[in-house]
Amino acid sequence: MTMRSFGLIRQCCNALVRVPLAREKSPVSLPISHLSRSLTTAAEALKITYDEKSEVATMHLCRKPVNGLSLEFITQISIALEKLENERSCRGVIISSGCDNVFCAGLDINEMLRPTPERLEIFWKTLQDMWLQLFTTRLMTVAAITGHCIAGGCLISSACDHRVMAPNFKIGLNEVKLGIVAPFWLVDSVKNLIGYRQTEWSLMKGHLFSSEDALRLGLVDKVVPQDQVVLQAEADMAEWLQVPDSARHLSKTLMRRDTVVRFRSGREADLKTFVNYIPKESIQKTLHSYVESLKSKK
Ligand SMILES: CCCCCCC/C=C/C(=O)SCCNC(=O)CCNC(=O)[C@H](O)C(C)(C)COP(=O)(O)OP(=O)(O)OC[C@H]1O[C@@H](n2cnc3c(N)ncnc32)[C@H](O)[C@@H]1OP(=O)(O)O
Repeated sequence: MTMRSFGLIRQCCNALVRVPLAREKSPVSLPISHLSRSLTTAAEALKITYDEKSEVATMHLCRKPVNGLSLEFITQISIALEKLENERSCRGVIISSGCDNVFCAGLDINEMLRPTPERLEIFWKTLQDMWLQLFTTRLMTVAAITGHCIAGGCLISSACDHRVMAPNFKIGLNEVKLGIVAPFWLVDSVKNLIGYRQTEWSLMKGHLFSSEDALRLGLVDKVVPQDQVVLQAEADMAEWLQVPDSARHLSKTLMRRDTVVRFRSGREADLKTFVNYIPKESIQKTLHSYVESLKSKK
């Protein structure tokens, strides 16, 4: 297999972090004191390899311990996606995880604890942009879900075109358990997969589906043993790439158009809701208790 690494990640090593507000807008700089905590350095958090023979890249999420989606990490993912989109030979991307038993535990909750208004706004805009990029990319996208896939993790997996999951893990939208509500565009992308009623009740309860239930409902497409997830994702990708790229992408665009139109017209209001809601004292208390409960379960 011919592998090539992309030299993508430089941003977070500098004293100032260049954070794009949106793909088409100029970046803004944040003071380093605003960086969130991480147990892996930015350079280690995202690894991209490219297999020239299959024309498929692998985006390996390695922000330990649980691939919490911090602003810097989301920015890295977004930059990587853009680079891959622009790499003409690249036809597909597999998103996998380097964290034991966790694909992605969702947003890094620290981003929402006592945030500055500036950072909170940039965080949400960057997340919106990253989701839109993934949801609409010309690349064929496959999520290799080797562990739990929760809330923001499900945002990544449900934006992909195909999902392979390991057994005995949890996947879904549990935001209500943190006293918050998933944004409409994330809800829509899950609803597109499992339908209205299953989305409604699971959203209201914060229910996480087992891998097996997720397969039955269509939230994932295959369940295979954990050590075969990536291999299966590669095999499925090869099968998908037998479909001509432009016809596949146009079909995806057609099917996802309503969700994208709704997103574009509602994204400003969604941003306002997020930045006004998160700093509320009652929400801060609930988020704080949730983080404490995660720590105390040990
Ligand atoms: C209008 C408002 C709109 C808001 C919309 C927001 C939309 C999206 C929201 C989200 O994504 S919120 C995040 C939701 N995620 C979760 O609830 C997952 C929480 N984590 C877990 O359930 C477990 O950690 C796990 C993923 C099942 C893994 O369990 P495991 O036993 O393997 O590890 P832990 O010991 O629990 O965790 C290790 C370490 O990591 C910390 N941590 C876990 N998840 C997060 C997280 N999402 N953000 C930040 N930190 C996280 C956990 O506290 C442990 O820390 P230490 O104790 O080691 O310091």
